[in-house]
Amino acid sequence: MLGLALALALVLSPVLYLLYLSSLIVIPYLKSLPLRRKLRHLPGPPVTGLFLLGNVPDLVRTPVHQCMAAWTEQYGKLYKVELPTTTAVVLTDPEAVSQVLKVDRFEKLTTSYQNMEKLTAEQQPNILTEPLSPYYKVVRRAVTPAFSTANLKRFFPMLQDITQQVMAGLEAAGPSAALDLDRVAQRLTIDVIGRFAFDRDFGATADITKPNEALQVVGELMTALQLMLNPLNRWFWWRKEARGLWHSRRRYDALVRRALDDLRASPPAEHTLLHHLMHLTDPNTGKPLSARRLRSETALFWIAGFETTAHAIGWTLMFIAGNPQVESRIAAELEGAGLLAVPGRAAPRQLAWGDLGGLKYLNAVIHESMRLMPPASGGTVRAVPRDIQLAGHMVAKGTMLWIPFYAMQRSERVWGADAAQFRPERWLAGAGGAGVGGGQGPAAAAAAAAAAADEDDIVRAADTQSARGFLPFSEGPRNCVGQSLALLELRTALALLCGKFRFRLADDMGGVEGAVSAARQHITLKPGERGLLMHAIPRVPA
Ligand code: HEM
Repeated sequence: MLGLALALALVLSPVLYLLYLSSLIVIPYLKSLPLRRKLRHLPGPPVTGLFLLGNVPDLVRTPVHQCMAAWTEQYGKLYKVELPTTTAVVLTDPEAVSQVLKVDRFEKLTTSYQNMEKLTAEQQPNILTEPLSPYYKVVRRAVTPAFSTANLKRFFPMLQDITQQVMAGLEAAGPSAALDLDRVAQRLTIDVIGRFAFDRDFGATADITKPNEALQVVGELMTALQLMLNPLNRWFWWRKEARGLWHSRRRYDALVRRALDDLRASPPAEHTLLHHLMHLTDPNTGKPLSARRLRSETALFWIAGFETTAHAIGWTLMFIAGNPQVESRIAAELEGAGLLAVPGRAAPRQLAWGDLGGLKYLNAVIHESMRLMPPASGGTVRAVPRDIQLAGHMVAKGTMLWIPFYAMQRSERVWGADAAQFRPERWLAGAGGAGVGGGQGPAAAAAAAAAAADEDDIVRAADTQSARGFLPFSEGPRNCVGQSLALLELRTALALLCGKFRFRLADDMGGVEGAVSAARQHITLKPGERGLLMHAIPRVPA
């Protein structure tokens, strides 16, 4: 009898499991039919394969970001993409996007962020994934001072020290070594998060050739997060990839716990993010954040600030390395400010906070790089709160609204015929960018830089540009809370690195085109398998 029951269970359980899996697709598909009917009038790519999969096969065949960019050119400001569970409406009209993002009514579609929650140790909502609740607002308000100019100024010397360690590593490697500069930048951003969030040294930049635990664990987690997007890896739990997911989550969980346990012994310094998180009052309990919530928020910040910023540094170095005229103009600007290593002055003067705003051309280069290769390339996803007219079309309540930053920031409709070209001049007043760099004496340049010191003109410029469709940090109440830190890292690292080295892409990278076409949207827009191989050539040989 028992044998018969076991045999029946063995036969039935795979069948039941398969039925369960099909219900995960079929039931949401059936539920979505009324909405699909309401959006039928919109243009969009045809579904050519199995109707249940919608346009997913196209998005798998071509890298997602490239596919969306091509559709945006073909179908215009607003079009639909069929997904297995719903019809997504893609919006790339800058004015309409700005209107949507600036108001609270278009909430983040939290279902799209669930994978992010699952990997942040405690499987709890966090500042990125939580809707606009009282809890969210308290956390956002509490961490905002950590990203203020005053706090970043306090952090600036630590950031310079971390960058100096990276530079020592590059110098030790020598000009003949082809190094993955994206990976090197990841070491920098891991150590920045260590210092900024916990006031701890994770040691990733101490020796850029040695394995580093934090780098490895957080990197693995990002890969796991990407694998999790493929439902087969979640549903078929016996697959190697699925097991890898849980393994890397456990390792990440242990890392976060250890970092927080250390802090119990010696409380975090006032400049740290953790200091701000530990002193807030959770509106749900009237008490400080529970240990679970604290782990969840910490884990999220670590993920949010690491790869994004590292890729932004990596892509910018790639554009500089691949465009000699851009490199010379940056060198001229740095020389004018006394920040370039030249024969007879192998160690340029120390970079000051006041220099950062004055390096207009370098800042334009960073802007242009983030336009063409935005780390958050997939953009953001919102829920339409009521039937509404958007970019000339009626969009029904409950629709998933997808705003893909890569596609919008490369659209010829928005940026003109040269949209695909790397042209930093487009960010400078008077298209030629006259007045930048060469010709100015170091003292005059330093004075100009000092004048710009407290005015974060780049953040402001990014704000005003959003109307034209430049949104690397998103916009409105759910924009990137860490953008001021990210921009500080970019400007500091690039000013110091370019002051000391010339960068050249390794011969077999296929130039800028080769590196760009190998990019993949894996949560963030990351380089292909081989990374961004470059030579760092000291301006003044040792
Ligand atoms: C170049 C680097 C960065 C880029 C391009 C970037 C981009 C973004 C974008 C586009 C969003 C909005 C996401 C959405 O709507 O789904 C976002 C949110 C966020 N980012 Fe960043 N980010 C960067 C660096 C950082 C850093 C350094 C931190 C902190 C250490 C950070 C922390 C966050 C957090 C906590 C959120 C959620 C904010 C909220 O919903 O209130 N980011 N980021």
